[in-house]
Amino acid sequence: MFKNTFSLTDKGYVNVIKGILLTALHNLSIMFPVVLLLLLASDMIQNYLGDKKVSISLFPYWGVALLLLLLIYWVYRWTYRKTYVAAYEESANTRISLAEKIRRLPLSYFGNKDLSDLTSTLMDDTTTMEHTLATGVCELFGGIISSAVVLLTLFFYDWRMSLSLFICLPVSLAVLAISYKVSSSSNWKNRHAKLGVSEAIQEYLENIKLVQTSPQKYSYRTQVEKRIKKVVRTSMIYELVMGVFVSIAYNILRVGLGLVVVTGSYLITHEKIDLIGFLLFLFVAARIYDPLTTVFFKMGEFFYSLVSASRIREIQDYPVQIGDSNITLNSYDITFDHVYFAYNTDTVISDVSFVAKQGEITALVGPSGCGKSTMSKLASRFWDVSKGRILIDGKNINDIDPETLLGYFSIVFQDVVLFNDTIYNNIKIGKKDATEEEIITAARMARCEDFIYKLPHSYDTVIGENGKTLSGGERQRISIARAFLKDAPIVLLDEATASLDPENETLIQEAIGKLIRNKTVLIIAHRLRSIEDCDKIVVLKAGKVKEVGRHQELMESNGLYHHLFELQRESSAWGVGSVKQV
Ligand SMILES: Nc1ncnc2c1ncn2[C@@H]1O[C@H](COP(=O)(O)OP(=O)(O)OP(=O)(O)O)[C@@H](O)[C@H]1O
Repeated sequence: MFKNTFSLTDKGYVNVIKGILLTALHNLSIMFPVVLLLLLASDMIQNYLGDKKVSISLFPYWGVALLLLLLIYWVYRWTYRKTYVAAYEESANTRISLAEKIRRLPLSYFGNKDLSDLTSTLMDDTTTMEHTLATGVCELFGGIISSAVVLLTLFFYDWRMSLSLFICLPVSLAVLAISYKVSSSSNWKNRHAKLGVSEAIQEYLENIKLVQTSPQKYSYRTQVEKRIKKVVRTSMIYELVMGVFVSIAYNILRVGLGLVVVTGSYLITHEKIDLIGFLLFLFVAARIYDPLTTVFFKMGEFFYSLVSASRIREIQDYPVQIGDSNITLNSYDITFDHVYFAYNTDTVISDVSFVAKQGEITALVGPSGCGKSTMSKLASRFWDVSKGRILIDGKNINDIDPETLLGYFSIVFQDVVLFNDTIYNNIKIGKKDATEEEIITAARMARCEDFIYKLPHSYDTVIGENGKTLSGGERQRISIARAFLKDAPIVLLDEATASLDPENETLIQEAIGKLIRNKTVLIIAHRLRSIEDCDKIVVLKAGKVKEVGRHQELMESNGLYHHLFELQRESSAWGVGSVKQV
Protein backbone atom coordinates (compact mmCIF):
# COMPACT_ATOMS: atom_id res chain seq x y z
CA MET A 1 0.00 0.00 0.00
CA PHE A 2 2.70 2.48 1.10
CA LYS A 3 4.93 1.36 -1.76
CA ASN A 4 2.07 1.78 -4.20
CA THR A 5 1.00 5.20 -2.86
CA PHE A 6 4.43 6.66 -3.50
CA SER A 7 4.99 4.56 -6.59
CA LEU A 8 8.27 3.19 -5.30
CA THR A 9 10.54 0.61 -6.84
CA ASP A 10 11.45 -2.39 -4.62
CA LYS A 11 14.83 -0.88 -3.78
CA GLY A 12 13.31 2.57 -3.26
CA TYR A 13 10.75 1.12 -0.86
CA VAL A 14 13.44 -0.46 1.32
CA ASN A 15 15.45 2.77 1.25
CA VAL A 16 12.46 4.92 2.20
CA ILE A 17 11.61 2.64 5.14
CA LYS A 18 15.22 2.91 6.29
CA GLY A 19 15.06 6.68 5.79
CA ILE A 20 11.90 6.92 7.92
CA LEU A 21 13.44 4.90 10.76
CA LEU A 22 16.64 6.91 10.63
CA THR A 23 14.73 10.19 10.61
CA ALA A 24 12.84 8.99 13.70
CA LEU A 25 16.18 8.11 15.29
CA HIS A 26 17.56 11.52 14.38
CA ASN A 27 14.50 13.25 15.88
CA LEU A 28 14.97 11.23 19.07
CA SER A 29 18.69 11.95 19.19
CA ILE A 30 18.09 15.70 19.11
CA MET A 31 15.84 15.30 22.16
CA PHE A 32 18.76 14.05 24.24
CA PRO A 33 20.48 17.47 24.66
CA VAL A 34 17.16 18.82 25.95
CA VAL A 35 16.99 16.01 28.50
CA LEU A 36 20.62 16.65 29.45
CA LEU A 37 19.93 20.36 29.96
CA LEU A 38 16.89 19.57 32.04
CA LEU A 39 18.86 17.16 34.20
CA LEU A 40 21.49 19.83 34.71
CA ALA A 41 18.84 22.44 35.52
CA SER A 42 17.12 20.02 37.86
CA ASP A 43 20.46 19.27 39.60
CA MET A 44 21.20 22.94 40.00
CA ILE A 45 17.74 23.88 41.26
CA GLN A 46 17.66 21.01 43.73
CA ASN A 47 21.09 21.94 44.92
CA TYR A 48 20.02 25.55 45.25
CA LEU A 49 16.88 24.65 47.16
CA GLY A 50 18.63 22.01 49.28
CA ASP A 51 20.14 22.53 52.71
CA LYS A 52 23.74 21.94 51.73
CA LYS A 53 24.98 24.29 49.01
CA VAL A 54 27.62 22.25 47.18
CA SER A 55 28.77 23.36 43.75
CA ILE A 56 28.05 20.75 41.07
CA SER A 57 30.77 19.52 38.78
CA LEU A 58 29.94 20.34 35.16
CA PHE A 59 32.58 17.95 33.88
CA PRO A 60 30.34 14.88 33.38
CA TYR A 61 27.76 17.07 31.62
CA TRP A 62 30.36 18.34 29.16
CA GLY A 63 31.46 14.77 28.53
CA VAL A 64 27.91 13.57 27.86
CA ALA A 65 27.22 16.68 25.71
CA LEU A 66 30.23 15.88 23.57
CA LEU A 67 29.15 12.27 23.14
CA LEU A 68 25.64 13.43 22.24
CA LEU A 69 27.06 15.85 19.69
CA LEU A 70 28.96 13.03 18.04
CA LEU A 71 25.89 10.79 18.14
CA ILE A 72 23.70 13.48 16.55
CA TYR A 73 26.30 14.20 13.88
CA TRP A 74 26.64 10.51 13.03
CA VAL A 75 22.89 9.86 12.96
CA TYR A 76 22.30 13.00 10.89
CA ARG A 77 24.96 12.02 8.35
CA TRP A 78 23.55 8.54 8.09
CA THR A 79 19.99 9.86 7.75
CA TYR A 80 21.03 12.43 5.14
CA ARG A 81 22.72 9.78 3.04
CA LYS A 82 19.80 7.40 3.28
CA THR A 83 17.12 9.98 2.53
CA TYR A 84 18.70 12.35 -0.02
CA VAL A 85 20.99 9.95 -1.83
CA ALA A 86 18.29 7.26 -1.86
CA ALA A 87 15.76 9.81 -3.20
CA TYR A 88 18.07 10.78 -6.10
CA GLU A 89 18.77 7.13 -6.83
CA GLU A 90 15.07 6.35 -6.72
CA SER A 91 14.17 9.14 -9.15
CA ALA A 92 16.90 7.94 -11.55
CA ASN A 93 15.61 4.37 -11.29
CA THR A 94 12.00 5.50 -11.74
CA ARG A 95 12.93 7.45 -14.88
CA ILE A 96 14.78 4.48 -16.33
CA SER A 97 11.96 2.05 -15.52
CA LEU A 98 9.37 4.49 -16.94
CA ALA A 99 11.35 4.97 -20.14
CA GLU A 100 11.64 1.19 -20.46
CA LYS A 101 7.92 0.77 -19.78
CA ILE A 102 6.98 3.49 -22.29
CA ARG A 103 9.09 1.68 -24.90
CA ARG A 104 7.00 -1.45 -24.35
CA LEU A 105 3.59 0.23 -24.24
CA PRO A 106 1.20 -0.51 -27.11
CA LEU A 107 0.56 2.35 -29.52
CA SER A 108 -3.02 2.46 -28.30
CA TYR A 109 -1.70 4.11 -25.12
CA PHE A 110 -0.21 7.00 -27.08
CA GLY A 111 -3.47 7.57 -28.93
CA ASN A 112 -4.93 9.10 -25.77
CA LYS A 113 -1.78 10.74 -24.44
CA ASP A 114 -0.06 13.90 -25.41
CA LEU A 115 3.72 13.88 -25.78
CA SER A 116 4.12 16.77 -23.35
CA ASP A 117 2.01 14.84 -20.83
CA LEU A 118 4.42 11.89 -20.96
CA THR A 119 7.46 14.16 -20.85
CA SER A 120 5.97 15.85 -17.83
CA THR A 121 5.60 12.50 -16.04
CA LEU A 122 9.14 11.45 -16.92
CA MET A 123 10.71 14.73 -15.86
CA ASP A 124 8.42 16.82 -13.59
CA ASP A 125 6.58 14.07 -11.72
CA THR A 126 9.77 12.16 -10.96
CA THR A 127 11.44 15.39 -9.78
CA THR A 128 8.46 16.15 -7.54
CA MET A 129 8.66 12.64 -6.08
CA GLU A 130 12.41 12.99 -5.62
CA HIS A 131 11.89 16.17 -3.62
CA THR A 132 9.10 14.66 -1.53
CA LEU A 133 11.02 11.48 -0.82
CA ALA A 134 14.10 13.46 0.16
CA THR A 135 12.26 15.79 2.50
CA GLY A 136 8.54 15.17 3.05
CA VAL A 137 7.94 11.41 3.36
CA CYS A 138 10.76 10.55 5.77
CA GLU A 139 10.18 13.69 7.85
CA LEU A 140 6.43 13.10 8.13
CA PHE A 141 6.50 9.41 8.99
CA GLY A 142 9.76 9.66 10.93
CA GLY A 143 8.20 12.59 12.85
CA ILE A 144 5.09 10.56 13.67
CA ILE A 145 7.20 7.62 14.91
CA SER A 146 9.55 9.76 17.05
CA SER A 147 6.62 11.72 18.51
CA ALA A 148 4.87 8.45 19.34
CA VAL A 149 8.01 7.05 21.02
CA VAL A 150 8.49 10.19 23.13
CA LEU A 151 4.81 10.33 24.02
CA LEU A 152 4.92 6.72 25.12
CA THR A 153 7.94 7.43 27.29
CA LEU A 154 6.21 10.45 28.79
CA PHE A 155 3.19 8.26 29.55
CA PHE A 156 5.31 6.33 32.01
CA TYR A 157 6.43 9.57 33.54
CA ASP A 158 2.97 11.07 33.93
CA TRP A 159 0.02 9.66 32.01
CA ARG A 160 -2.32 12.58 32.80
CA MET A 161 -0.14 15.27 31.26
CA SER A 162 0.84 12.93 28.39
CA LEU A 163 -2.80 12.34 27.62
CA SER A 164 -3.48 16.09 27.41
CA LEU A 165 -0.53 16.45 25.08
CA PHE A 166 -1.35 13.40 22.97
CA ILE A 167 -5.06 14.07 22.53
CA CYS A 168 -4.40 16.77 19.95
CA LEU A 169 -2.11 14.77 17.65
CA PRO A 170 -4.75 12.44 16.17
CA VAL A 171 -7.19 15.38 15.80
CA SER A 172 -4.55 17.35 14.00
CA LEU A 173 -3.69 14.43 11.70
CA ALA A 174 -7.42 13.92 11.04
CA VAL A 175 -7.70 17.55 9.90
CA LEU A 176 -4.83 16.93 7.50
CA ALA A 177 -6.55 13.81 6.19
CA ILE A 178 -9.71 15.86 5.57
CA SER A 179 -7.63 18.52 3.85
CA TYR A 180 -6.33 15.83 1.50
CA LYS A 181 -9.88 14.90 0.50
CA VAL A 182 -11.01 18.52 0.15
CA SER A 183 -7.94 19.70 -1.79
CA SER A 184 -7.77 16.66 -4.04
CA SER A 185 -9.94 18.04 -6.83
CA SER A 186 -8.24 21.47 -6.84
CA ASN A 187 -4.89 19.67 -6.78
CA TRP A 188 -5.80 17.70 -9.91
CA LYS A 189 -7.29 20.80 -11.57
CA ASN A 190 -4.04 22.61 -10.90
CA ARG A 191 -2.06 19.76 -12.41
CA HIS A 192 -4.25 19.64 -15.52
CA ALA A 193 -3.91 23.39 -15.90
CA LYS A 194 -0.12 23.06 -15.78
CA LEU A 195 -0.22 20.30 -18.37
CA GLY A 196 -2.41 22.53 -20.52
CA VAL A 197 0.32 25.18 -20.46
CA SER A 198 3.05 22.68 -21.45
CA GLU A 199 0.87 21.39 -24.28
CA ALA A 200 0.07 24.89 -25.52
CA ILE A 201 3.72 25.99 -25.37
CA GLN A 202 4.89 22.84 -27.12
CA GLU A 203 2.30 23.28 -29.85
CA TYR A 204 3.19 26.97 -30.18
CA LEU A 205 6.89 26.16 -30.61
CA GLU A 206 6.35 23.20 -32.92
CA ASN A 207 4.17 25.30 -35.20
CA ILE A 208 6.08 28.53 -34.80
CA LYS A 209 6.53 28.99 -38.57
CA LEU A 210 2.81 28.63 -39.17
CA VAL A 211 1.97 30.81 -36.18
CA GLN A 212 4.30 33.60 -37.35
CA THR A 213 2.77 33.68 -40.81
CA SER A 214 -0.79 33.29 -39.65
CA PRO A 215 -3.07 36.31 -39.17
CA GLN A 216 -4.23 34.45 -36.04
CA LYS A 217 -0.84 34.68 -34.33
CA TYR A 218 -2.11 36.95 -31.55
CA SER A 219 -4.97 34.60 -30.83
CA TYR A 220 -2.48 31.70 -30.38
CA ARG A 221 -0.54 33.83 -27.93
CA THR A 222 -3.71 34.79 -26.12
CA GLN A 223 -4.58 31.11 -25.75
CA VAL A 224 -1.20 30.38 -24.14
CA GLU A 225 -1.63 33.40 -21.87
CA LYS A 226 -5.12 32.25 -20.87
CA ARG A 227 -3.79 28.86 -19.87
CA ILE A 228 -0.97 30.43 -17.87
CA LYS A 229 -3.52 32.59 -16.01
CA LYS A 230 -5.56 29.47 -15.31
CA VAL A 231 -2.51 27.91 -13.65
CA VAL A 232 -2.14 30.98 -11.44
CA ARG A 233 -5.83 30.78 -10.49
CA THR A 234 -5.86 27.06 -9.73
CA SER A 235 -2.56 27.28 -7.82
CA MET A 236 -3.96 30.05 -5.65
CA ILE A 237 -7.13 28.08 -4.90
CA TYR A 238 -5.08 25.02 -3.98
CA GLU A 239 -2.70 27.00 -1.77
CA LEU A 240 -5.64 28.72 -0.09
CA VAL A 241 -7.42 25.45 0.71
CA MET A 242 -4.21 23.90 2.01
CA GLY A 243 -3.21 27.03 3.92
CA VAL A 244 -6.52 27.07 5.85
CA PHE A 245 -6.39 23.39 6.78
CA VAL A 246 -2.69 23.30 7.62
CA SER A 247 -2.93 26.29 9.94
CA ILE A 248 -5.95 24.70 11.68
CA ALA A 249 -4.02 21.40 12.09
CA TYR A 250 -0.95 23.25 13.33
CA ASN A 251 -2.89 25.23 15.91
CA ILE A 252 -4.71 22.13 17.14
CA LEU A 253 -1.31 20.53 17.68
CA ARG A 254 -0.18 23.54 19.67
CA VAL A 255 -3.37 23.45 21.79
CA GLY A 256 -1.86 20.26 23.28
CA LEU A 257 0.82 22.40 24.92
CA GLY A 258 -1.80 24.66 26.47
CA LEU A 259 -3.62 21.61 27.79
CA VAL A 260 -0.37 20.37 29.36
CA VAL A 261 0.07 23.71 31.14
CA VAL A 262 -3.51 23.58 32.44
CA THR A 263 -3.27 19.93 33.51
CA GLY A 264 0.21 20.46 35.01
CA SER A 265 -0.92 23.52 36.99
CA TYR A 266 -3.86 21.56 38.35
CA LEU A 267 -1.61 18.66 39.35
CA ILE A 268 0.91 20.98 41.03
CA THR A 269 -1.77 22.76 43.00
CA HIS A 270 -3.10 19.38 44.12
CA GLU A 271 0.47 18.31 44.94
CA LYS A 272 0.37 15.40 42.54
CA ILE A 273 3.65 16.43 40.85
CA ASP A 274 6.46 18.79 41.76
CA LEU A 275 7.46 21.95 39.94
CA ILE A 276 10.69 20.56 38.54
CA GLY A 277 8.92 17.52 37.11
CA PHE A 278 6.37 19.81 35.57
CA LEU A 279 9.03 22.05 33.97
CA LEU A 280 10.87 19.02 32.70
CA PHE A 281 7.72 17.71 31.05
CA LEU A 282 6.95 21.12 29.59
CA PHE A 283 10.39 21.44 27.95
CA VAL A 284 10.17 18.02 26.34
CA ALA A 285 6.57 18.61 25.28
CA ALA A 286 7.49 21.91 23.64
CA ARG A 287 10.01 20.14 21.42
CA ILE A 288 8.13 16.96 20.75
CA TYR A 289 6.20 18.27 17.74
CA ASP A 290 9.04 20.27 16.21
CA PRO A 291 9.78 17.74 13.47
CA LEU A 292 6.07 17.43 12.68
CA THR A 293 5.32 21.13 12.47
CA THR A 294 8.01 21.59 9.80
CA VAL A 295 6.33 18.88 7.73
CA PHE A 296 2.85 20.31 8.27
CA PHE A 297 3.81 23.39 6.29
CA LYS A 298 5.03 21.19 3.47
CA MET A 299 1.71 19.34 3.29
CA GLY A 300 0.63 21.18 0.10
CA GLU A 301 3.76 19.92 -1.66
CA PHE A 302 3.27 16.52 -0.10
CA PHE A 303 -0.28 16.09 -1.43
CA TYR A 304 0.81 17.52 -4.75
CA SER A 305 3.40 14.75 -4.96
CA LEU A 306 0.67 12.13 -4.50
CA VAL A 307 -0.78 13.29 -7.82
CA SER A 308 2.67 12.81 -9.37
CA ALA A 309 2.91 9.34 -7.82
CA SER A 310 -0.45 8.35 -9.24
CA ARG A 311 0.54 9.62 -12.70
CA ILE A 312 3.73 7.56 -12.54
CA ARG A 313 1.73 4.55 -11.35
CA GLU A 314 -0.70 4.90 -14.24
CA ILE A 315 2.14 4.30 -16.70
CA GLN A 316 3.74 1.58 -14.59
CA ASP A 317 0.47 -0.33 -14.27
CA TYR A 318 -0.64 0.03 -17.90
CA PRO A 319 -0.79 -3.48 -19.45
CA VAL A 320 1.82 -4.14 -22.10
CA GLN A 321 1.37 -6.40 -25.11
CA ILE A 322 2.54 -9.83 -24.19
CA GLY A 323 3.70 -12.82 -26.20
CA ASP A 324 6.20 -15.62 -26.38
CA SER A 325 9.73 -14.48 -27.18
CA ASN A 326 10.86 -18.02 -27.99
CA ILE A 327 8.65 -18.42 -31.06
CA THR A 328 10.69 -18.60 -34.25
CA LEU A 329 9.27 -17.99 -37.69
CA ASN A 330 10.59 -20.05 -40.58
CA SER A 331 8.37 -18.89 -43.44
CA TYR A 332 6.85 -15.50 -43.88
CA ASP A 333 3.45 -15.51 -45.54
CA ILE A 334 1.23 -12.98 -43.77
CA THR A 335 -2.40 -14.12 -43.57
CA PHE A 336 -5.05 -11.55 -42.66
CA ASP A 337 -7.99 -13.61 -41.51
CA HIS A 338 -11.28 -11.68 -41.08
CA VAL A 339 -9.51 -8.78 -39.41
CA TYR A 340 -11.45 -6.01 -37.67
CA PHE A 341 -9.95 -2.98 -35.95
CA ALA A 342 -11.11 0.21 -34.24
CA TYR A 343 -8.81 2.94 -32.90
CA ASN A 344 -11.29 4.06 -30.31
CA THR A 345 -14.89 3.21 -30.98
CA ASP A 346 -15.00 3.79 -34.75
CA THR A 347 -14.25 0.65 -36.72
CA VAL A 348 -11.70 1.50 -39.42
CA ILE A 349 -10.96 -2.06 -40.66
CA SER A 350 -13.83 -4.51 -41.28
CA ASP A 351 -13.56 -8.15 -42.15
CA VAL A 352 -10.35 -7.89 -44.16
CA SER A 353 -8.94 -11.19 -45.45
CA PHE A 354 -6.02 -11.75 -47.87
CA VAL A 355 -2.58 -13.32 -47.92
CA ALA A 356 0.66 -11.42 -48.52
CA LYS A 357 2.91 -14.19 -49.78
CA GLN A 358 6.62 -14.63 -49.24
CA GLY A 359 8.59 -13.81 -52.39
CA GLU A 360 5.76 -11.58 -53.63
CA ILE A 361 5.03 -7.90 -53.45
CA THR A 362 1.56 -7.11 -52.17
CA ALA A 363 0.36 -3.55 -52.58
CA LEU A 364 -2.34 -1.91 -50.52
CA VAL A 365 -4.12 0.86 -52.36
CA GLY A 366 -7.27 2.87 -51.93
CA PRO A 367 -8.54 6.37 -51.22
CA SER A 368 -7.00 8.40 -48.42
CA GLY A 369 -8.14 7.22 -44.97
CA CYS A 370 -9.28 3.79 -46.18
CA GLY A 371 -6.99 2.01 -43.70
CA LYS A 372 -3.81 1.15 -45.65
CA SER A 373 -1.34 2.33 -42.98
CA THR A 374 -3.49 0.81 -40.27
CA MET A 375 -3.20 -2.61 -41.98
CA SER A 376 0.59 -2.38 -42.05
CA LYS A 377 0.64 -1.36 -38.38
CA LEU A 378 -1.59 -4.29 -37.48
CA ALA A 379 0.75 -6.69 -39.31
CA SER A 380 3.70 -5.52 -37.22
CA ARG A 381 1.64 -5.51 -33.98
CA PHE A 382 1.93 -1.78 -33.39
CA TRP A 383 -1.73 -2.27 -32.61
CA ASP A 384 -3.61 -5.49 -31.88
CA VAL A 385 -6.61 -6.49 -33.98
CA SER A 386 -10.04 -6.10 -32.35
CA LYS A 387 -11.36 -9.27 -34.01
CA GLY A 388 -9.96 -11.87 -36.38
CA ARG A 389 -6.35 -13.05 -36.71
CA ILE A 390 -3.13 -12.19 -38.43
CA LEU A 391 -0.89 -15.22 -38.98
CA ILE A 392 2.73 -15.46 -40.02
CA ASP A 393 4.11 -18.93 -40.68
CA GLY A 394 0.71 -20.13 -39.45
CA LYS A 395 1.26 -18.56 -36.01
CA ASN A 396 -1.04 -15.93 -34.59
CA ILE A 397 1.08 -12.80 -34.15
CA ASN A 398 -0.83 -12.00 -30.93
CA ASP A 399 1.04 -14.95 -29.36
CA ILE A 400 4.44 -13.55 -30.33
CA ASP A 401 6.32 -11.07 -28.17
CA PRO A 402 6.13 -7.69 -30.03
CA GLU A 403 9.90 -7.13 -29.94
CA THR A 404 10.58 -10.64 -31.23
CA LEU A 405 8.03 -10.12 -33.98
CA LEU A 406 9.50 -6.75 -35.01
CA GLY A 407 12.85 -8.48 -35.40
CA TYR A 408 11.39 -10.05 -38.57
CA PHE A 409 10.31 -6.69 -40.04
CA SER A 410 12.10 -3.92 -41.91
CA ILE A 411 9.82 -0.91 -41.92
CA VAL A 412 10.02 2.32 -43.86
CA PHE A 413 7.25 4.69 -42.88
CA GLN A 414 6.22 7.90 -44.52
CA ASP A 415 7.04 9.91 -41.39
CA VAL A 416 10.69 9.17 -40.71
CA VAL A 417 11.99 9.33 -37.15
CA LEU A 418 15.63 10.32 -36.75
CA PHE A 419 17.71 10.93 -33.65
CA ASN A 420 19.84 13.92 -32.83
CA ASP A 421 22.97 11.91 -33.50
CA THR A 422 25.43 11.21 -36.30
CA ILE A 423 24.31 9.86 -39.67
CA TYR A 424 26.35 6.76 -38.92
CA ASN A 425 24.51 6.03 -35.67
CA ASN A 426 21.15 6.85 -37.23
CA ILE A 427 21.69 4.18 -39.88
CA LYS A 428 23.14 1.75 -37.34
CA ILE A 429 19.81 1.69 -35.49
CA GLY A 430 18.78 -0.79 -38.21
CA LYS A 431 21.20 -3.37 -36.81
CA LYS A 432 22.83 -3.11 -33.41
CA ASP A 433 25.98 -5.05 -34.19
CA ALA A 434 26.48 -3.82 -37.76
CA THR A 435 30.04 -3.38 -38.97
CA GLU A 436 31.23 -0.14 -40.53
CA GLU A 437 31.38 -1.85 -43.89
CA GLU A 438 27.75 -3.00 -43.63
CA ILE A 439 26.63 0.50 -42.70
CA ILE A 440 28.47 2.08 -45.61
CA THR A 441 27.09 -0.53 -48.03
CA ALA A 442 23.53 0.08 -46.79
CA ALA A 443 23.98 3.85 -47.12
CA ARG A 444 25.32 3.44 -50.64
CA MET A 445 22.43 1.19 -51.68
CA ALA A 446 19.92 3.72 -50.34
CA ARG A 447 21.67 6.49 -52.28
CA CYS A 448 22.66 8.29 -49.10
CA GLU A 449 26.27 8.84 -50.06
CA ASP A 450 25.29 11.51 -52.59
CA PHE A 451 24.49 13.87 -49.76
CA ILE A 452 26.54 12.37 -46.89
CA TYR A 453 29.87 13.32 -48.48
CA LYS A 454 28.68 16.89 -48.94
CA LEU A 455 28.19 17.24 -45.18
CA PRO A 456 31.01 18.76 -43.09
CA HIS A 457 31.87 15.56 -41.22
CA SER A 458 30.30 13.07 -43.67
CA TYR A 459 29.06 10.05 -41.66
CA ASP A 460 29.97 11.73 -38.37
CA THR A 461 27.77 14.77 -38.98
CA VAL A 462 25.17 15.28 -36.26
CA ILE A 463 21.84 15.87 -37.98
CA GLY A 464 19.89 17.78 -35.29
CA GLU A 465 16.57 17.05 -33.65
CA ASN A 466 14.68 14.54 -35.84
CA GLY A 467 17.19 15.21 -38.62
CA LYS A 468 16.08 18.84 -39.05
CA THR A 469 19.25 19.76 -40.95
CA LEU A 470 18.33 17.31 -43.74
CA SER A 471 15.78 17.53 -46.53
CA GLY A 472 12.69 15.29 -46.56
CA GLY A 473 14.19 13.07 -49.27
CA GLU A 474 17.53 12.75 -47.40
CA ARG A 475 15.74 11.76 -44.22
CA GLN A 476 13.73 9.18 -46.12
CA ARG A 477 16.90 7.73 -47.64
CA ILE A 478 18.44 7.25 -44.19
CA SER A 479 15.39 5.29 -43.14
CA ILE A 480 15.67 3.16 -46.29
CA ALA A 481 19.36 2.56 -45.48
CA ARG A 482 18.27 1.26 -42.07
CA ALA A 483 15.96 -1.21 -43.77
CA PHE A 484 18.78 -2.35 -46.06
CA LEU A 485 21.02 -2.84 -43.07
CA LYS A 486 18.45 -4.83 -41.14
CA ASP A 487 17.69 -7.03 -44.14
CA ALA A 488 14.67 -8.59 -42.40
CA PRO A 489 12.49 -11.21 -44.17
CA ILE A 490 9.33 -9.05 -44.09
CA VAL A 491 9.41 -5.55 -45.53
CA LEU A 492 6.77 -2.86 -44.96
CA LEU A 493 7.05 0.16 -47.19
CA ASP A 494 4.55 2.87 -46.39
CA GLU A 495 5.00 5.61 -48.99
CA ALA A 496 8.72 4.88 -48.78
CA THR A 497 9.66 6.95 -51.80
CA ALA A 498 7.08 9.69 -51.32
CA SER A 499 9.57 12.48 -50.56
CA LEU A 500 12.07 11.66 -53.27
CA ASP A 501 12.66 13.51 -56.51
CA PRO A 502 12.03 11.49 -59.70
CA GLU A 503 15.75 10.81 -60.29
CA ASN A 504 16.35 9.45 -56.81
CA GLU A 505 13.03 7.67 -56.77
CA THR A 506 14.00 5.61 -59.81
CA LEU A 507 17.40 4.80 -58.32
CA ILE A 508 15.98 3.85 -54.96
CA GLN A 509 13.23 1.78 -56.49
CA GLU A 510 15.97 -0.24 -58.20
CA ALA A 511 17.73 -0.64 -54.87
CA ILE A 512 14.48 -1.54 -53.13
CA GLY A 513 13.99 -4.15 -55.84
CA LYS A 514 17.20 -5.81 -54.55
CA LEU A 515 16.20 -5.39 -50.93
CA ILE A 516 12.86 -7.12 -51.29
CA ARG A 517 13.95 -10.08 -53.36
CA ASN A 518 12.47 -13.31 -51.98
CA LYS A 519 10.86 -11.47 -49.07
CA THR A 520 7.31 -10.82 -48.00
CA VAL A 521 6.66 -7.24 -49.04
CA LEU A 522 3.69 -5.12 -48.14
CA ILE A 523 3.80 -1.84 -49.94
CA ILE A 524 1.60 1.22 -49.65
CA ALA A 525 1.87 3.79 -52.37
CA HIS A 526 -0.43 6.52 -53.52
CA ARG A 527 1.11 6.71 -56.96
CA LEU A 528 -0.50 3.68 -58.58
CA ARG A 529 2.01 3.72 -61.41
CA SER A 530 4.70 2.68 -58.92
CA ILE A 531 2.87 -0.52 -57.98
CA GLU A 532 1.74 -1.64 -61.44
CA ASP A 533 4.17 -4.58 -61.40
CA CYS A 534 3.20 -5.88 -57.98
CA ASP A 535 2.20 -9.54 -57.64
CA LYS A 536 -0.98 -8.70 -55.82
CA ILE A 537 -2.89 -5.45 -55.38
CA VAL A 538 -5.43 -5.23 -52.56
CA VAL A 539 -7.85 -2.35 -53.05
CA LEU A 540 -9.38 -1.05 -49.85
CA LYS A 541 -12.33 1.26 -49.41
CA ALA A 542 -13.53 2.47 -46.00
CA GLY A 543 -11.67 -0.37 -44.25
CA LYS A 544 -13.05 -3.15 -46.47
CA VAL A 545 -11.45 -5.13 -49.29
CA LYS A 546 -13.07 -4.05 -52.54
CA GLU A 547 -10.89 -5.80 -55.10
CA VAL A 548 -7.86 -8.08 -55.22
CA GLY A 549 -5.78 -8.93 -58.29
CA ARG A 550 -2.93 -7.87 -60.55
CA HIS A 551 -2.86 -4.51 -62.29
CA GLN A 552 -4.13 -5.79 -65.63
CA GLU A 553 -6.99 -7.80 -64.07
CA LEU A 554 -8.09 -4.86 -61.96
CA MET A 555 -7.96 -2.47 -64.88
CA GLU A 556 -10.10 -4.85 -66.90
CA SER A 557 -12.65 -5.31 -64.15
CA ASN A 558 -13.35 -1.58 -64.42
CA GLY A 559 -13.90 -1.12 -60.68
CA LEU A 560 -12.46 1.20 -58.01
CA TYR A 561 -8.83 0.55 -58.95
CA HIS A 562 -9.53 1.45 -62.56
CA HIS A 563 -11.30 4.59 -61.44
CA LEU A 564 -8.42 5.64 -59.14
CA PHE A 565 -5.88 4.90 -61.84
CA GLU A 566 -7.71 7.04 -64.37
CA LEU A 567 -8.04 9.86 -61.87
CA GLN A 568 -4.29 9.80 -61.31
CA ARG A 569 -3.60 9.73 -65.01
CA GLU A 570 -5.71 12.85 -65.42
CA SER A 571 -4.15 14.61 -62.46
CA SER A 572 -0.61 13.86 -63.72
CA ALA A 573 -1.45 15.92 -66.81
CA TRP A 574 -2.55 18.74 -64.57
CA GLY A 575 -0.28 21.67 -63.82
CA VAL A 576 -0.54 25.24 -62.59
CA GLY A 577 -0.34 26.28 -66.24
CA SER A 578 -3.43 24.25 -67.02
CA VAL A 579 -5.42 26.38 -64.59
CA LYS A 580 -4.51 29.46 -66.61
CA GLN A 581 -5.65 27.84 -69.79
CA VAL A 582 -9.09 26.99 -68.43
N1 LIG B 1 -4.01 7.05 -34.19
C1 LIG B 1 -5.24 7.13 -34.66
N2 LIG B 1 -6.28 7.35 -33.82
C2 LIG B 1 -7.53 7.44 -34.29
N3 LIG B 1 -7.87 7.32 -35.59
C3 LIG B 1 -6.89 7.09 -36.48
C4 LIG B 1 -5.53 6.99 -36.07
N4 LIG B 1 -4.78 6.76 -37.16
C5 LIG B 1 -5.61 6.73 -38.20
N5 LIG B 1 -6.88 6.92 -37.80
C6 LIG B 1 -8.09 6.90 -38.65
O1 LIG B 1 -8.18 5.62 -39.22
C7 LIG B 1 -8.57 5.68 -40.57
C8 LIG B 1 -7.55 4.95 -41.44
O2 LIG B 1 -6.33 5.64 -41.37
P1 LIG B 1 -5.04 5.19 -42.15
O3 LIG B 1 -3.92 6.07 -41.79
O4 LIG B 1 -4.85 3.74 -42.00
O5 LIG B 1 -5.48 5.47 -43.65
P2 LIG B 1 -4.63 5.48 -44.97
O6 LIG B 1 -5.44 4.75 -45.98
O7 LIG B 1 -3.26 4.99 -44.74
O8 LIG B 1 -4.63 7.03 -45.30
P3 LIG B 1 -3.58 7.88 -46.18
O9 LIG B 1 -3.58 7.28 -47.53
O10 LIG B 1 -4.18 9.25 -46.19
O11 LIG B 1 -2.26 7.80 -45.51
C9 LIG B 1 -8.71 7.15 -40.90
O12 LIG B 1 -10.08 7.48 -40.82
C10 LIG B 1 -7.94 7.86 -39.82
O13 LIG B 1 -8.53 9.10 -39.54
